Amino acid sequence: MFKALKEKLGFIKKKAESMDQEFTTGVGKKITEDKLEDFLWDIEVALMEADVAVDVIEKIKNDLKKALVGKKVKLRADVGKIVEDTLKKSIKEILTKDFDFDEFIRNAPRPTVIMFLGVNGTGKTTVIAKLAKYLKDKGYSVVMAAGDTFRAGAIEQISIHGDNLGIKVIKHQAGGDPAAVCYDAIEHAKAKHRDFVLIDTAGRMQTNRNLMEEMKKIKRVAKPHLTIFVGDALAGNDAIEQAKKFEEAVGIDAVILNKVDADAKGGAALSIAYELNKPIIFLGNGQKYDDLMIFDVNWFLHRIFGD
Ligand SMILES: Nc1nc2c(ncn2[C@@H]2O[C@H](COP(=O)(O)OP(=O)(O)OP(=O)(O)O)[C@@H](O)[C@H]2O)c(=O)[nH]1
Repeated sequence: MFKALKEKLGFIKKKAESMDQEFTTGVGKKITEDKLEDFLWDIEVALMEADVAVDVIEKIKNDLKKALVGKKVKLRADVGKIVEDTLKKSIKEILTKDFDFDEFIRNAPRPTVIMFLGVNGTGKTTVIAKLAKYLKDKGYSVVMAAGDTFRAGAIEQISIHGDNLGIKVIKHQAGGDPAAVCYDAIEHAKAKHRDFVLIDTAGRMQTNRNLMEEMKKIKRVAKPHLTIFVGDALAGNDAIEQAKKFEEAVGIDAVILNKVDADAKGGAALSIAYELNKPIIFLGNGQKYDDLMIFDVNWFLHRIFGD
């Protein structure tokens, strides 16, 4: 998980430690901007190789420039320490958002409606099943709405998850109106006093305008309390472009980054959080129902800095 990002950050730190003399032409001298140029270029290449988006790299480079230029180097390895602390601070800033999912589920009105968006194959349906189990394990009652009526297989897939987990799935026939499915699911939840309605949606390519119209209609009808974009960590910058399209057309409150178990690069988490300015609330890390982790910034920092 996040292997390349960890390696590249380690590389940047080592490079900084080995170069503090070069930056300054001597202990006690100030670091100048022109001396940093090659180092910043190395950082850019390293982070790009870890799938970090260009805007994020710019922010990190600017933060490093601010922290380093004009600094007097007193000891060897000072620069390494400043660079590591600055990297940690930048990354923490990018990922820290004021949203606590567990607090949300405790306090939201019932039935709480959560809508899931994302293109085909990112793992939306699997994530919904995992989250349904997460909620059920906490003692909440859950209904799932088979809102992907476009793909017949999707209705069957969510029904199988429902059977496995003992959770009611509200469904219509393939080709039906997804907004009507959601309406029925919410009415069912109200009548039976269920706590949560989780809405699956279709994911044909985001450039398909009808898909966005369909999502808007579901949103109008279901009035979700939370709209979650499910992104595939393996999709790299494509995941960001997809998320932006959904954000523009429908609006997103939070992100679940999926398939991080298969993501050797790791930049996607940073890129998606920065570009969308939305909280990442969970990571999907496998195909089993329990392979869902609450996203914790300090855990992530520990993971990528290895301390
Ligand atoms: N490695 C890995 N694979 C996953 C994870 N989550 C889902 N998958 C797999 O990804 C594939 C797609 O998952 P689905 O849940 O069908 O994706 P979807 O976005 O609902 O796709 P559509 O139903 O086509 O819209 C399946 O083979 C899942 O088993 C994960 O966290 N890690």
